[in-house]
Amino acid sequence: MTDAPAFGLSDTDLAAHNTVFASDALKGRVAVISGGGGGIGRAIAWLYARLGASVVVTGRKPEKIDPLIEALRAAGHTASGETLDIRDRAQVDGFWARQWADKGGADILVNSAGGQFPQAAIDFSPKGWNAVIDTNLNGTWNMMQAAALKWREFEHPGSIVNIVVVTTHGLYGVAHSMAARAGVISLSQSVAVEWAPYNIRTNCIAPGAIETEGWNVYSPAARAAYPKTNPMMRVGTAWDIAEASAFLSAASGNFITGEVLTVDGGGQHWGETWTTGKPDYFDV
Ligand SMILES: CCCCC/C=C/C(=O)SCCNC(=O)CCNC(=O)[C@H](O)C(C)(C)COP(=O)(O)OP(=O)(O)OC[C@H]1O[C@@H](n2cnc3c(N)ncnc32)[C@H](O)[C@@H]1OP(=O)(O)O
Ligand SMILES: NC(=O)C1=CN([C@@H]2O[C@H](COP(=O)(O)OP(=O)(O)OC[C@H]3O[C@@H](n4cnc5c(N)ncnc54)[C@H](OP(=O)(O)O)[C@@H]3O)[C@@H](O)[C@H]2O)C=CC1
Repeated sequence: MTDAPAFGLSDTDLAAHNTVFASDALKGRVAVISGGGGGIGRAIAWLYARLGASVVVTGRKPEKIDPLIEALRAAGHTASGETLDIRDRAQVDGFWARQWADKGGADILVNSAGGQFPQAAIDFSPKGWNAVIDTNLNGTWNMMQAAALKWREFEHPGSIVNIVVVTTHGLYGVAHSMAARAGVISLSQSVAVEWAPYNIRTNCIAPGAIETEGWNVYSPAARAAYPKTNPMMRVGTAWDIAEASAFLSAASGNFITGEVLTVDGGGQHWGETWTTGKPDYFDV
């Protein structure tokens, strides 16, 4: 069991956390969760499995995925894992081909794979910029299009949830990621229309500060400021995002597409967030 992470909820927490959803809300559905070994993806995997879904967890590092699959199965859930780099289109296509040829297809895709490093934009190297754009924009698109092609081919309905970032106000120090996530939001809104005839829904969730192991890339000073990035004056949990995602993936979301559900404690209406620490210039 991947217990006691430095930040966020453990498998033990996620196996028992209260949920507002009925235990059969996702019964019989197959859900693919990219980045499912990370903090938010893992919470989504646990919640969806507990609601009756068969979950397929993907990510680059087997050491993050394997213990999760073991823990889910030990709790009586149906789960499998695959190593998959979302930036590699051939890998992505191969994964979706196998999923439909041998593993019963899929009903739901949640794209939780993503991330960035904090750095002043003026100092981005071409390689660093490309790594973040390739992961968050191209990688998400690879998964979206590959899933949709299968849903169209098999005339099967599908639902996509993309985990992005709040882009309606400043999140400074991660401009590369903001550019990529704004792209994903716009893309999701466009294909929500184009793919409606195929019965494919596409939505985004924009989390605020959610305590997960992904926070390791931020300095203690930056992390200490995160509770003050919203008027509720606290950070959220991966479970908050998992329940929002279940709302969009389950029948509760049947008439929702092209939406961005912001789960940030009101942070988008509040102020500014610096992932690199606030420069003295702005401290007036
Ligand atoms: C109020 C809200 C606050 C919170 C906001 C958001 C929070 C989160 O999103 S937390 C959870 C997200 N999780 C992560 O961000 C995970 C950590 N990040 C990454 O894994 C990477 O940043 C990645 C997403 C870009 C991964 O790509 P990958 O290609 O695997 O990355 P490399 O490590 O090989 O680096 C490639 C290239 O990128 C530049 N670079 C990477 N890290 C840094 C850094 N810390 N500082 C400066 N530049 C960096 C660099 O150019 C790397 O190339 P090399 O120099 O040759 O290594
Ligand atoms: N936590 C927060 O405060 C916030 C998070 N978000 C976003 O939510 C999403 C999930 O974040 P969170 O769970 O906190 O972060 P984590 O870092 O815990 O999880 C992200 C996961 O993405 C996977 N991943 C990264 N790159 C790739 C890739 N190329 N191919 C496949 N998988 C990849 C990683 O797995 P592996 O290393 O195995 O590849 C990792 O487990 C991210 O997009 C994040 O930026 C947005 C706003 C706030």
